[in-house]
Amino acid sequence: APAYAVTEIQWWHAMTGGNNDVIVKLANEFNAAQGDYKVVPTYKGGYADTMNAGIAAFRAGNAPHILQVFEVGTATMMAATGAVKPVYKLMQETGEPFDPKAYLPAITGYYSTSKGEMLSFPFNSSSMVMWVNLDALKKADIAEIPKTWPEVFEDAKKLKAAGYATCGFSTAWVTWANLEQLSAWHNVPLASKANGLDGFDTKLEFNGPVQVKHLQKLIELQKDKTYDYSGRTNTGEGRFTSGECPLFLTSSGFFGNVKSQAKFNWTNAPMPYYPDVKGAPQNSIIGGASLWVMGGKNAAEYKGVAKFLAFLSDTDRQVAIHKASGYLPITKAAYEKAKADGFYKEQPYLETPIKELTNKPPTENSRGLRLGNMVQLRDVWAEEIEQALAGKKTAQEALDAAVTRGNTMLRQFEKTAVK
Ligand SMILES: O=P(O)(O)OC[C@H](O)CO
Repeated sequence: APAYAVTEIQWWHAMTGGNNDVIVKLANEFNAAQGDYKVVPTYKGGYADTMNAGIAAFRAGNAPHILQVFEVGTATMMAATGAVKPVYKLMQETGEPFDPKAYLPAITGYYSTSKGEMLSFPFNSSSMVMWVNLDALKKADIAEIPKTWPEVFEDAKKLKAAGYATCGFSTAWVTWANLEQLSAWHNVPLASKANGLDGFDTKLEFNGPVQVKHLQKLIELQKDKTYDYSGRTNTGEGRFTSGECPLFLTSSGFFGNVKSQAKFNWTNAPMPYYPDVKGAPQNSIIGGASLWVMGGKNAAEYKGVAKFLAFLSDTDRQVAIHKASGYLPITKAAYEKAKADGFYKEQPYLETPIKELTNKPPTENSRGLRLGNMVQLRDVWAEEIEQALAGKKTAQEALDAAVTRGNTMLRQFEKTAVK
């Protein structure tokens, strides 16, 4: 028997399908490469469930070491002082190799303090793209992939007529697509104070003309299923791979499932935009998740966690994760390597999210977002959108209500947040 015990590192995550395979493979590789630490990944449900499970476990004194939290949980985790161990501190204390400048700033900016201290480790960053069923376009006699929203609406009608009767186009993550990304992509604010990045005293502002016009259009097209609603999270994504919805906006990280499940020719393209909005398209914002290291663990455990994060940052490993999952390379070196290998010439769809993110230098409206209680906010916004799509409210009424209700929740967060 070994003279020492293996230190277990619990890693709670929200990945299914192809992305779950990536997680399991990473843990296996790390465990095989050394004998002191064992990373044990556990699936804890969708992003919101995983985050809630992690926070509840911390309160009960049995938090995992590593918790995967989606980007919109960032403000909540930041405010949870004590519950988390900031990554920059972990790396300092354990002395593991760590160069914050090695990572792509568009990604780390999201997970860092204003002083540039990295709080969580960017693991699976994505952006939203439009997945396209090329066989369906052919069947409907559509020569080019639509670039603008008016083109999408028109093509979706043709697709419907060509047999895609229950869904011309759709999106996963209803608020991510139709409020958060839409606003950044059109350079209009989601909320004041750079969408909350410059302070928790932010007010929601997404009931402006661009967002209202877009929702009004969805309400109209929902009536005959030229557009058909696909839910608040990513559970509706299978409607693309099954062939039901030929145009489908969701994460670039959907790639692993598209690749293994879609039985038709496919690609992806940038999110559509409204050509009459000045400056559009601007740039997209990131999605996906980062790894938070939880508080209250011992030195040996933290050493293992730090070694694992260093392991994940390795250039070749980053390139491999990117190629397998469609999530972004998180280091500059990995992105350069993928480019130099000629990888994007073969698989241009994996560069779409990077091109969107870097389409133009970000503005106050497109750097990202950081809103307290965001998980609950998304539910309230989605509830209002669902009412509008059901014909119970106009687009303006629904978005006004989403803003008013959301602002009350933001004030609540400001009062209770530790700092
Ligand atoms: O599907 P993901 O992992 O890219 O995440 C999408 C959204 O950003 C979740 O908030």
